[in-house]
Amino acid sequence: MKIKNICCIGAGYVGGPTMAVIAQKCPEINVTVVDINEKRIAAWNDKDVENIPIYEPGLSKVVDEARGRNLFFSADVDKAIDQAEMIFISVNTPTKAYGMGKGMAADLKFIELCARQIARVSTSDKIVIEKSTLPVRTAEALKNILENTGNGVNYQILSNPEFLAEGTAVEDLMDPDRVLIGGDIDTEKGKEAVEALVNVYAHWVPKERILTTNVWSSELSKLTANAFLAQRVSSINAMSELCEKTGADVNEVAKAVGMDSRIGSKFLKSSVGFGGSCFQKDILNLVYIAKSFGLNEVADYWEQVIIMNDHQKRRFAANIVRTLFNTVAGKKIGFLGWAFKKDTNDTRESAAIYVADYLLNEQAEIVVYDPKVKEEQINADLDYLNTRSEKENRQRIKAVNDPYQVSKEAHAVAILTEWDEFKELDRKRIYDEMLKPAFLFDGRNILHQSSQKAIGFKTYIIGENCDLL
Ligand SMILES: NC(=O)c1ccc[n+]([C@@H]2O[C@H](COP(=O)([O-])OP(=O)(O)OC[C@H]3O[C@@H](n4cnc5c(N)ncnc54)[C@H](O)[C@@H]3O)[C@@H](O)[C@H]2O)c1
Ligand SMILES: O=c1ccn([C@@H]2O[C@H](COP(=O)(O)OP(=O)(O)O[C@H]3O[C@H](CO)[C@@H](O)[C@H](O)[C@H]3O)[C@@H](O)[C@H]2O)c(=O)[nH]1
Repeated sequence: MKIKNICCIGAGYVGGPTMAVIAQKCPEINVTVVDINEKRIAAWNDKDVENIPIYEPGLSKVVDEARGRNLFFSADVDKAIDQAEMIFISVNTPTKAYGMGKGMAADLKFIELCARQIARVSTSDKIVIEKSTLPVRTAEALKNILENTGNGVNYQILSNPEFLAEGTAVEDLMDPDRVLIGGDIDTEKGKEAVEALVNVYAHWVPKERILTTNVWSSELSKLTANAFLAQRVSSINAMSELCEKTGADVNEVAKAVGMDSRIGSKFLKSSVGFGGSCFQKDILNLVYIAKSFGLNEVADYWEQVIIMNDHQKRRFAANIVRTLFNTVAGKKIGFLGWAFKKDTNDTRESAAIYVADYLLNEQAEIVVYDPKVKEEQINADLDYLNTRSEKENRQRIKAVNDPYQVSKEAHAVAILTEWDEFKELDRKRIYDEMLKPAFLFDGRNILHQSSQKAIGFKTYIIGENCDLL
């Protein structure tokens, strides 16, 4: 089957970059990305390609090449669905904030709305692809909705989870470790649909890296991959606390452990805690699924990854308070970084939000510099927690455009995101502008204890033994 028109529902961090790369690599296919958020669509269509709503290294170049040629962004969802032979569903699947499964299960209301819209609008056969991360067996529910419309349209449902990481999305999409496609490989129609999607990716991904499985394996593999990755971060973070007590250095431990080829060196960087829209949400979802099958030990095992992560964020914040003579009330604390990792403007579940919330409870005054995050977003992140009034949040936290403003008369500076530019800052200048003793808290392990000491800082680096503890 030759695909001529692709529609993607959801123009977010996944839908936007993924479709831009498909369009760039498959010039003969028209790719239309649709969203109900008209403001987001307008930003994707902004004349100045640097204003697209998502910051990812290399993305504006890809969009610039394909946009208007075979890549389109539109708010006319019905039209794009009707015209496409292949529809990706790439909408958000946040943790449920109400009702049964509140705080754990994935909220599938956006997915269901998409399925109902596809069922209502379609007049020709469609391949419907789960691009969003979904609980195992969601395809069954989609099938039920789509196949009960009685309008004679045939649907094939595939699972094609996305493994890109933010900050390296374009790189990951261009050169993925693997592309996973789950489909109904026991039927002719199912095989045809899988083949059609394989052919799209085969434009640039070597065939041996395109893995086909049954739908349930594909759905569950995505949750499993994220659980394993997050588990590594929690594992090294657990060791970071032990390192601080014993004189071991977490970087050295990570290196020594990672050189074992069975363990591998990636994802062993100790930090103030993992953030991002996926890890916590997907593990909670996994825990919920395990519990719903009565697998309590399995659920408890994975939940520990989240418990450890919450502990890591909290202990970083508590350590700041303890070190600053047990009070930060009225004290200026400078934050370098707010995004959940470098090279992205995404702040969802960023550790910085929780550290700030803790310090604001202690009545600190926080000043933030992040090269890609605006004050508006910082305010929205804190307001969302609902810990205090919006007015109080506005009074106590400010964003600045110059990293050196963060240190001006600050009692402490904390590094919350590992932006490369933070490594290049003039530390002597920062030190000179701070109140003394000048405390520096490195939550990303990017500094070296000895060189900070030489300047005069009192430094805490996560996972390193230091005189502040
Ligand atoms: N962000 C990542 O790095 C990443 C990576 C892999 C997988 N995922 C998964 O991909 C999915 C999407 O994540 P995201 O980060 O792109 O989310 P996002 O919030 O950035 O984007 C989702 C978009 O879907 C739109 N939307 C919701 N319902 C809609 C509807 N009925 N019709 C049209 N548009 C609708 C929203 O307006 C929003 O713009 C999630 O399931 C996530 O877990 C995310
Ligand atoms: O050694 C490490 C690696 C990561 N992190 C932190 O972990 C979080 C997540 O980082 P990363 O996984 O690089 O970014 P995401 O964009 O959240 O990507 C994850 O989540 C996506 C959404 O499901 C998946 O597609 C990706 O494969 C998976 O890596 C960030 O806060 C990082 O700072 C660490 O603290 N130490």
